[in-house]
Amino acid sequence: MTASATPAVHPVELDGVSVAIGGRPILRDVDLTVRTGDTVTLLGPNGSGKSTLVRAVTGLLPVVRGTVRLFGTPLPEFTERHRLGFVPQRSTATGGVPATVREVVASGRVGRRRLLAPTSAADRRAVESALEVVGLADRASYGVSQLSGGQQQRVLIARALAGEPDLLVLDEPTAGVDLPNQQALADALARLKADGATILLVAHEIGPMMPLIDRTVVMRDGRVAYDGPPLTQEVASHTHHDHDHVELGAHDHAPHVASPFDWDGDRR
Ligand SMILES: Nc1ncnc2c1ncn2[C@@H]1O[C@H](COP(=O)(O)OP(=O)(O)OP(=O)(O)O)[C@@H](O)[C@H]1O
Repeated sequence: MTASATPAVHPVELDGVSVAIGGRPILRDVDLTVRTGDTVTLLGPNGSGKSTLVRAVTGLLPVVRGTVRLFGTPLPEFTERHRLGFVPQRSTATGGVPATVREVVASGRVGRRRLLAPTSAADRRAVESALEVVGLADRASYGVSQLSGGQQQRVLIARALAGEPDLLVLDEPTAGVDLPNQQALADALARLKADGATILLVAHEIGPMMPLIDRTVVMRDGRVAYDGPPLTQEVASHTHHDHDHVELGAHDHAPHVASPFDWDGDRR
C-alpha cells in the first residue's frame, strides 16, 4: 500500500462558516477555499456579506459556527500574522491620520519585526520597494491627508505590501478610485502575484484587475451563490446558482434559489 498524499494546505479555508452581527445572521454556512497563488475576487450586491466574509477571514469578526483556517491553522490558533496583509475599506483607515506616507507604509512591517528591535535594512528595503510599486516614492514625506483618495488607497496597499504577505486581503480597493489609480493598483497586485502571493479581493469595479483574476466568488444573502471561472460584474449580475453548475440567463431552475441578482442597487 502506498502512503497517502499529504493533504494540501491552503491559505484560506472556510468550512460551514456562519457569522452573526448583533444576533442577526449575516453569513450562512459558507464554504470557501482559496488556493496558493490564486487571485480570487468576491462580487455581490450591497449587503450580501462580502466585507463580513473578509473580516471573518482576517479575524476581525468571530464566527458563530464553522471553522476558518489560514495556512491550515484554525484562526484562534493562528500566530503567523505577518503572513497576512489586509487593506480595509479606505474610509475606515486613513481619515485624519497625521502621519507621513512613509510612516504609514512602515507600520506594515510591525508584524515582521521583533518587539522593540530597531528598523533593519530589510525593513527599510521593503518599505522603499512598496512605495516604488505603488508609484508613491516621490511622495514618501507627504502627509497622508495631503494626498488624493486614490493615492491614499495606494498608501494602504503599500503598507500591506511592505509586510511581504503570503496572503493579501483587500476590501474594495477600487471604490471611488480613478482609472490611473486603478491601473497602478492592478500593476502592484500583478507584482505581488508574480512573487507567488495569494490574493482575496472584494470589488465592485474589477476594471484593469480583470487579467489577474483566476476565480470569482459571488455572494448573495450571506451565502456563496457562484464559485467558478472569472466573471465580470455585468455577467455576475445575471448569474444563478445551483451549487454544482452556473447558469447565465433569465431563468432560475434551482428550487432553493431566490430571485435573480438585483445588481442595480449595487452601483455607486
Ligand atoms: N457593524 C454592523 N452592525 C450591524 N450590521 C452590520 C454591521 N456590519 C455589517 N452589517 C450588516 O451585514 C450585512 C452584510 O454587510 P457587508 O458589509 O458584509 O456586505 P457587503 O456585501 O460587503 O456590502 P457592500 O458592498 O455594501 O460593502 C448588511 O446587511 C449590513 O447591514
